[in-house]
Amino acid sequence: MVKAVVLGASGGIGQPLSLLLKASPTIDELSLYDVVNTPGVTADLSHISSIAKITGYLPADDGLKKALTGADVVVIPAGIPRKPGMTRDDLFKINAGIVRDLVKGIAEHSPKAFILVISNPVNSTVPIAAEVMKQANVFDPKRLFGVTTLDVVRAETFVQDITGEKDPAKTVIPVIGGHSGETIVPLFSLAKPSVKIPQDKLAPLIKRVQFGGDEVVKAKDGTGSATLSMAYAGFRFAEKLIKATKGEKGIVEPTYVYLPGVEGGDAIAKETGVDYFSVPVELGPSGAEKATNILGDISSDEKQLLEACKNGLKGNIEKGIEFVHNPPPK
Ligand SMILES: NC(=O)c1ccc[n+]([C@@H]2O[C@H](COP(=O)([O-])OP(=O)(O)OC[C@H]3O[C@@H](n4cnc5c(N)ncnc54)[C@H](O)[C@@H]3O)[C@@H](O)[C@H]2O)c1
Ligand SMILES: O=C(O)C[C@H](O)C(=O)O
Repeated sequence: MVKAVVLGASGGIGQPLSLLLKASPTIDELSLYDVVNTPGVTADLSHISSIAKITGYLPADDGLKKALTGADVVVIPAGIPRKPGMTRDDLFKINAGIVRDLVKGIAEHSPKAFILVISNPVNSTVPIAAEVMKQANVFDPKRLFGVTTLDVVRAETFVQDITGEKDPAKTVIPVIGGHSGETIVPLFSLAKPSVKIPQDKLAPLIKRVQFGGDEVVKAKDGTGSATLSMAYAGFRFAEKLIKATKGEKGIVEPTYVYLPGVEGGDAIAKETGVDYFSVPVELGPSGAEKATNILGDISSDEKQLLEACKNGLKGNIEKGIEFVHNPPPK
């Protein structure tokens, strides 16, 4: 039996993500939570003739507790999205507190659940989640994931313009680092099967993956950021994790984890100088079972990208940790 929970289920990501989860045969029970509109979203999805039994809650009457009790997987897309001209870090002021409070609920009501953080800025919200779980003495680094799958999905899609490959998802491209601008490091040199990218097309391609989010924010013109592609990406990661926890072997996905708590992660943390980093992680019954160190295999150009990434990430991580220990006055 697998119970999945979506926190922020009525939003732009939350609704299509909940739809995909409701339709997935890997899920037996789905619980939706949001501060608004969950009754309507739940009633609508409840008419779909799939396996998952669905419930939905608002904050009243212990809604968060009811949604989380018995959860195996909790996905968090709660929080505000960007508008043109904003960075993901500009969302910190509001989203940091939202993620902190929701994770406090997880620590209390479903401390063993796998936690998948989508809310931005992911580079900081994942350290926030970790610190909250640590304070409650229930932190298991193998069970906490920053969802960076959209960067992988974009790399697969955008490279197709160059390779002409019919099915973009057949090309596996590791994307490492964090989830914002220059902290996103796509490694086209390690694509499998290998891809031939003309030198003049490589830099624009990398930039497009790093700033793909801006493209959508601009096109949506003040009404939000990526929601549908994110729901696809979030579902893809959640479903792979669920399959791995059910015993399927060989599932490896890039995800932003607390490296010192994952096998193989210490060496990567030493090499990068940061404790939180997205790398291809082998998923299994206990969650993040092994971090793969591919840093030794990357090209010299990619090493330069990595330097910019590390510098950006450090500040984002520290900001998240600091927020939990010294919260700003209300
Ligand atoms: N990780 C990624 O790759 C990625 C991709 C796209 C968007 N995002 C981020 O995901 C977040 C959500 O984006 P969106 O477009 O769905 O926004 P949205 O505004 O459409 O939806 C957010 C939802 O969160 C709900 N919410 C707010 N506070 C809450 C709380 N305390 N408890 C429960 N629910 C709460 C809102 O009511 C709303 O329904 C943003 O922070 C965005 O930047 C991340
Ligand atoms: O760009 C954003 O703000 C949303 C998301 O992080 C994305 O990459 O699309």
